[in-house]
Amino acid sequence: MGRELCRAALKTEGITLAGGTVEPGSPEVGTDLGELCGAGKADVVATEEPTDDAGVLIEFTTPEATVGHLAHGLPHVVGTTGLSEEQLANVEQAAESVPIVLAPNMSVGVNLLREVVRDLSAKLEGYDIEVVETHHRNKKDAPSGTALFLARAAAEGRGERLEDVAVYGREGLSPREPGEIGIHALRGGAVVGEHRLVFYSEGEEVEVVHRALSRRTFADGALRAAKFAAKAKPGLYGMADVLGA
Ligand SMILES: NC(=O)C1=CN([C@@H]2O[C@H](COP(=O)(O)OP(=O)(O)OC[C@H]3O[C@@H](n4cnc5c(N)ncnc54)[C@H](OP(=O)(O)O)[C@@H]3O)[C@@H](O)[C@H]2O)C=CC1
Ligand SMILES: O=C(O)C1=N[C@H](C(=O)O)C[C@H](O)C1
Repeated sequence: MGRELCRAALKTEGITLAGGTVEPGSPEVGTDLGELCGAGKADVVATEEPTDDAGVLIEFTTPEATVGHLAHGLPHVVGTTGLSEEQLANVEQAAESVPIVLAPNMSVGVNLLREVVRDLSAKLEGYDIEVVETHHRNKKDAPSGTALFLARAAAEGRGERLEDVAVYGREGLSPREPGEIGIHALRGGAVVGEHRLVFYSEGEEVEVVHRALSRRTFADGALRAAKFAAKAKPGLYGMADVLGA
């Protein structure tokens, strides 16, 4: 995502690329970011820590790096997924003094789908809900942040907490309980990101699907969120705030 974001930032009006990080100790420290992302020389180099000269820090790294970068006190767009409860609490605390947009999926479509899912879940009373996500073989966290985001919307539609109804994967000899929300992760090849929610009754099956066709869609969403964060008051925001949805 770092490379995708660099390419998008270098081409987007109203955005200036101020810096970019690589993992500490990486051989890419000091490399020109434009050359690193295949866009030609940009005269900005990769560093181990974010520059404090930036107006906004956009984060697609690891949960540990994300929490570490909060110390810079910059307006922050966090796309990193797989954060623990404790790491999320760190983000919430930082948002008391700076604006932070936290979104497991920066695409317009997924964020609009959230409302559709909540509504369907409320109206398709008693239907069995299953969430299936598919990603490329290099994705580290499972299930995806987006699967959890959409599953949480489905639980909310029924007045439930996801923690109380989620079943991750299935194995063994227990039949499906009423009200469960099943969550399943597939990993393979170069799939950018697919999220499927299926609502089953005995007589019908209703499916909603989002397919990201390019990682550029996440980068464009993150830049839109950065423009929002640059002007926002301290607080924790989501993509719905950015999109005005
Ligand atoms: N919200 C959204 O829309 C999206 C979210 N994501 C999420 O973004 C995250 C990153 O995804 P992806 O780019 O595919 O993952 P990668 O593993 O390919 O990239 C992670 C990047 O973080 C850098 N990094 C790791 N540790 C540090 C550190 N301590 N300091 C600075 N930089 C560090 C790595 O640097 P190096 O290059 O040196 O290894 C690498 O460039 C994941 O959590 C993913 O789920 C992904 C797509 C969309
Ligand atoms: O790691 C990825 O690739 C993606 N991660 C995000 C997630 O965990 O939901 C968003 C997107 O699906 C791509």
